[in-house]
Amino acid sequence: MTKQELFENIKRKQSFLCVGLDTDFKKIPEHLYEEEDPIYAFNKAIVDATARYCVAYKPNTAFYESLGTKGLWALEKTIEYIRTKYPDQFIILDAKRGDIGNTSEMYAKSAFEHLKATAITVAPYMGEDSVSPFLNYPKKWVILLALTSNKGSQDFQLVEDANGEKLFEKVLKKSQEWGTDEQLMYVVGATQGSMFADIRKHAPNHFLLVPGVGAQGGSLEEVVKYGMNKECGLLVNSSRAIIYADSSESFASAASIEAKKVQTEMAKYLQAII
Ligand SMILES: O=C(O)c1cc(=O)[nH]c(=O)n1[C@@H]1O[C@H](COP(=O)(O)O)[C@@H](O)[C@H]1O
Repeated sequence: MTKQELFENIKRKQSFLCVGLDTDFKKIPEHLYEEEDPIYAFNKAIVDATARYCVAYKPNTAFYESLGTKGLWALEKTIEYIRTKYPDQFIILDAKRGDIGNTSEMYAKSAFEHLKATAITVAPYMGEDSVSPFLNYPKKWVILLALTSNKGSQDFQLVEDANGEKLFEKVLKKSQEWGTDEQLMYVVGATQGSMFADIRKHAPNHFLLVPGVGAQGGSLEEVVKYGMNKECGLLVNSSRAIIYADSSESFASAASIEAKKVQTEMAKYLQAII
């Protein structure tokens, strides 16, 4: 998907919501255990209930890998279902990959050729040759970790060098030598508040993937205030607060209500730019 296509979808749906498919077998409603593939059945119902309110889905691979081959099969089927039934959705494989070049090539092949995701999250720590294999796919995206939502983001990402430059700022600057804003996005946690203004100093035009609203308590209003640009430039993810809104047989309609709530707030913010 191109950046322009993504922005068109955001305008048409009045939403920049990404629904996180962090599907935990222990948290899905018990009645689904009777299904042949409970994880897939859960995801399918969540996707059907939320697709009209979001522009992206983000399955986090950890939840699927933890179940072995059954989980991986559910992940493949989920991505295939979204691709065929909702082809306008931007599908982010949240795998946080990155390794020496020939290994990254295999990770890229798995994400883009086999699973056919639109984007993958990548850790920048191993540098250019660990990231560039993911950038060889037209219309596919690399989402580099810049300033994450967790407490540990202070351990390395906020550390300053002798000139007062923080590590996440170096990541933003250096990585722009590797790819354009048509193929690179950055992860910035919603919990980082006014730090979005610093991010925008270094990456004014890039899309940002913003996890951390909902269960982690980040503020959508602050993210928009400091992070939105003229093409929106934001994909805001919420996982648990939407997909586990209810654990009864009405789980899907509860997820739909939660997604709609976030979308309604987003539509209000989008008025400023469209
Ligand atoms: O890369 C990510 O998506 C990510 C980066 C980050 O800084 N913080 C973060 O929470 N995430 C992911 O975003 C999702 C957040 O889920 P909820 O807290 O349930 O909305 C999880 O899949 C996390 O792995």
